[in-house]
Amino acid sequence: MDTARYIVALDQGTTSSRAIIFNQDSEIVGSVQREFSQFFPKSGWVEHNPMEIWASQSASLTEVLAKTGIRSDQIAAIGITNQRETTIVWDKNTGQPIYNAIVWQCRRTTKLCEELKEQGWEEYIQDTTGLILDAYFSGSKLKWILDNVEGAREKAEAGDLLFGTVDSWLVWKLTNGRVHVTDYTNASRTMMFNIHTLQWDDKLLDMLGVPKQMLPEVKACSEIYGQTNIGGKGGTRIPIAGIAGDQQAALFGQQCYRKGMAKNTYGTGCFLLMNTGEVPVKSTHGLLTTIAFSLDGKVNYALEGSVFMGGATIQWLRDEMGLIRDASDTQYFASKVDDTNGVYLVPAFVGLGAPYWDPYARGTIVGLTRGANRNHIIRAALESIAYQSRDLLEAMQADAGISLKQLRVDGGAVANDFLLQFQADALGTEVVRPSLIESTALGAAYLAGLAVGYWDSVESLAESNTPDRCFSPDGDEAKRERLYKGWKRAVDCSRGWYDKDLDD
Ligand SMILES: Nc1ncnc2c1ncn2[C@@H]1O[C@H](COP(=O)(O)OP(=O)(O)O)[C@@H](O)[C@H]1O
Ligand SMILES: O=P(O)(O)OC[C@H](O)CO
Repeated sequence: MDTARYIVALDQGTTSSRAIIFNQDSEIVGSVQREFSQFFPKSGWVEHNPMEIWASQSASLTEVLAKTGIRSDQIAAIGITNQRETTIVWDKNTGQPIYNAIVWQCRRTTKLCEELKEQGWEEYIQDTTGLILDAYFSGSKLKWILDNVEGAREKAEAGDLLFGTVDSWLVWKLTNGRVHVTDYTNASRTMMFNIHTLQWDDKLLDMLGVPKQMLPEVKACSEIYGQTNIGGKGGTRIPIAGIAGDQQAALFGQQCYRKGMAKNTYGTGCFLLMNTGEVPVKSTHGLLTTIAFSLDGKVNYALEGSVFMGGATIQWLRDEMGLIRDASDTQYFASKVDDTNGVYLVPAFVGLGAPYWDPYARGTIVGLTRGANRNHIIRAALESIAYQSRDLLEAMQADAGISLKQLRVDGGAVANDFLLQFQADALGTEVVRPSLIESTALGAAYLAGLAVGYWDSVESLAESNTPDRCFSPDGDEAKRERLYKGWKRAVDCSRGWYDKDLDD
């Protein structure tokens, strides 16, 4: 009988739920992915059904065990990583969500955030939470639910409702309603958490009208939070032993344990994170200060640049425009032309995140001439992902006062060689793709494995994820700067487009 033991990572992303099994050599031995529905009830609104999130996640877990033939008693621990900020409120008595999950991309609270800015909350929020006052984060989404779902506030005050980001929701479901927790990285994205004192911030809770009793207990990223019972009563109990937001988990999975190390993840959005060590660095260039991970009683911080539309731009080409059948087709079409023929696409579909933070920007295609064709637009979409990442890197280098020699990348879209070569050219920096691009899941697995002694220490994990390919820049600096200048002009065209008076 096979007595080998494994770690399972549950990676609950914006577009799919995955369950991935790792062995002690950090290799994937099985993986299952399930997509789930996206709801766009109004312009700029994005929702998920929390029950569908749970169903897709638990089904992927059951399926990966069945597919690999690995028994539940061979699983040493489960690590959870998740799309961050997405806000869920549920009734603790019935276990039913009272509203759909309001997704991180959702802009419904833009106007509320503008009002809070007018009331002078911006500085306090940045100093306390490390965040920009924006609809991206959970705080204003939670307030929206309490203000707009009938009876919600009364129930919350009576102690009947619980709030959680997706990690909390999954742990609560996995433990059958016994454990209501989150971790420091997810808490640091709520706009309600003081990243210096590591406590929920009473002043912000008061301002948002959030009863503290609905908030989860905040824990480190690597410890046993509870047990899940696979196979029902009398089944195997597996410890849930790691939690981190997906971007922080990717930083950990890319083994950026030391100050100054950075990675960029190309999934639905793009997220560039740099480990700044045990000291939080305040950004003056539109980046976020956030918790990178907490381990062995210590907290590491990161600077983060968040772009809302990365790979999702490619989904738009496929689903709304019908220009491609599969995301991977973009590499073929983009390579059929030498350049974009002067076309730029700014994917500000839900406004612009870092470093612009313009909720009123909207998607824009500029530079069209009679010769512009489908290939140019597809190429411009891929290039937009790289330009947005350059915007982030420039801000990061200015904030941290360093010049990055190499960028580690991961996420679904880095399968695209054209994108990574163009990224290297646009940055003038080496771009390194690891052999295992599921860094997010790997990070969650590491956190869980460290908590149960499956792996001894961070040092024992060092450099287990070796490079697959290194993309070197073409060295044509004049071209790089000319193209980037065009991008900046295109961004200017996209800004401030949405008519504020039409906002709800
Ligand atoms: N070959 C490819 N070229 C460009 N984009 C891709 C490619 N493959 C996948 N993508 C994009 O990557 C995203 C999926 O990456 P993933 O890391 O799974 O995202 P998430 O965790 O946000 O759900 C999708 O938005 C998809 O359009
Ligand atoms: O689902 P992803 O991988 O695009 O990540 C979403 C981020 O966590 C949002 O902040």
